[in-house]
Formats: sequence, C-alpha cells, structure tokens
Amino acid sequence: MAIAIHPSVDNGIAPGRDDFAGGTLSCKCAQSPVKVKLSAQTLHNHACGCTKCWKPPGALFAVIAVVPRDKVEVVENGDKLAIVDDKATIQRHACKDCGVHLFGRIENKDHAFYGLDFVHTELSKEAGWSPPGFAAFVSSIIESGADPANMGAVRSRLRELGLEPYDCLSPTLMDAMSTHAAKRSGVLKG
Ligand SMILES: N[C@@H](CCC(=O)N[C@@H](CS)C(=O)NCC(=O)O)C(=O)O
Ligand SMILES: [Zn+2]
Ligand SMILES: [Zn+2]
Repeated sequence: MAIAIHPSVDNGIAPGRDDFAGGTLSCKCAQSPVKVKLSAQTLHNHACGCTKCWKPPGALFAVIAVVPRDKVEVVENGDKLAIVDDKATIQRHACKDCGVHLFGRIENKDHAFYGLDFVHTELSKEAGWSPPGFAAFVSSIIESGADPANMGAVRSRLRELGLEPYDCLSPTLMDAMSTHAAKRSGVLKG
C-alpha cells in the first residue's frame, strides 16, 4: 500500500479552477462548527511536514495554502477559536473543541509573508481550490515520529504525486524571503 501522505492527495490531486473565487472552511465539530469564509482563490498551496501545521489523523503531512488576510472572515462560532502559540511567527487560530486549525496569521508587519493567512482548503466542501505544488519541511516529519529509515520512500511517493520534496520551503518562496530580507537590510536596492 502506498504511503499515506494526506487524504486530499493520496488518490491523485484534483486540478484547481481558473474561475474559482473562494469558499467556506468548517472545523470538525458536529455541533456549532467554526466557519471561516475565504473570498478569494488560494496561492502557493503545498504539503508541509512541520510539527506545527495541522494534519488530519493518519496523515504524514498538512496541506496548506495562503490567501490575503482581508479575504478571510470568521462567519460562525468564532468564540470557539483560540491561538495555539502566540509566540509563533504564524499564529494558528484553532477550534478549542476539535483542534482543527482554521487560519494562521502573521502579525509581524516586517515578515515577507505579512498580509497572507495560512489555510487548509480541505476543510471546505467547494471544489476548485489551487492544488498543492510541492512538499515543504519534509525532514520535519521525523519530529512527529516518522521513521528516518523511511524517508527515501516518502520522498519517492511525493515525487510520484508531483510534489517535489524540500526540507524548507520551495526555491521560489525561499528566494522571495531572502529578497525581502536583502531589501530590508539595504543589500538589494529597489
Ligand atoms: N522542524 C520544525 C520546523 C517548523 C517550521 O519552521 N515550520 C515552518 C513551516 S509552517 C514555519 O514557517 N513555521 C513558522 C511558525 O510555525 O510560526 C518543526 O517541524 O517544528
Ligand atoms: Zn471544532
Ligand atoms: Zn508547517
């Protein structure tokens, strides 16, 4: 049996829709779920193996994308949300009852990704979200208990699914972060 990466990719990755304009995320509570409306298509969707991103039961990876923060609105049961770790760069707002993360927000205005919230679009019933394009923080799954001896097989499976594995973010996103840092320090002009 193939390695279970994440339920939304294990049977093939659904393509996004060009005309897709958003949907509503719900937590897993059977009663009074938290609902968060996203009024835009997501960007930079990817699998993340880090210990901090929310993963569904049995999954080795989270699948997480970004969306402009002004397109994110808590529409129901927001009183059930709490920040998981208010010292983290990404403040993950999770349901206190079921533990699902509804959105992650960067409050540091100097951060390269300030203005973008992190979301798990598998929490929405709508189809057409941008598909994941790579796998980030792959080595970090070991920190959640994955067998280090199995990492070759995990990376092979990710490649088979079209998710190039990286142990930090993708080169495009790492370049964006370094460009931001170089502009802030003055090394890079413009
Ligand atoms: N190896 C660490 C990596 C954690 C990490 O750096 N995660 C990335 C990807 S989500 C990040 O940007 N974290 C910022 C944060 O969690 O606030 C772990 O698995 O806990
Ligand atoms: Zn919940
Ligand atoms: Zn992560």
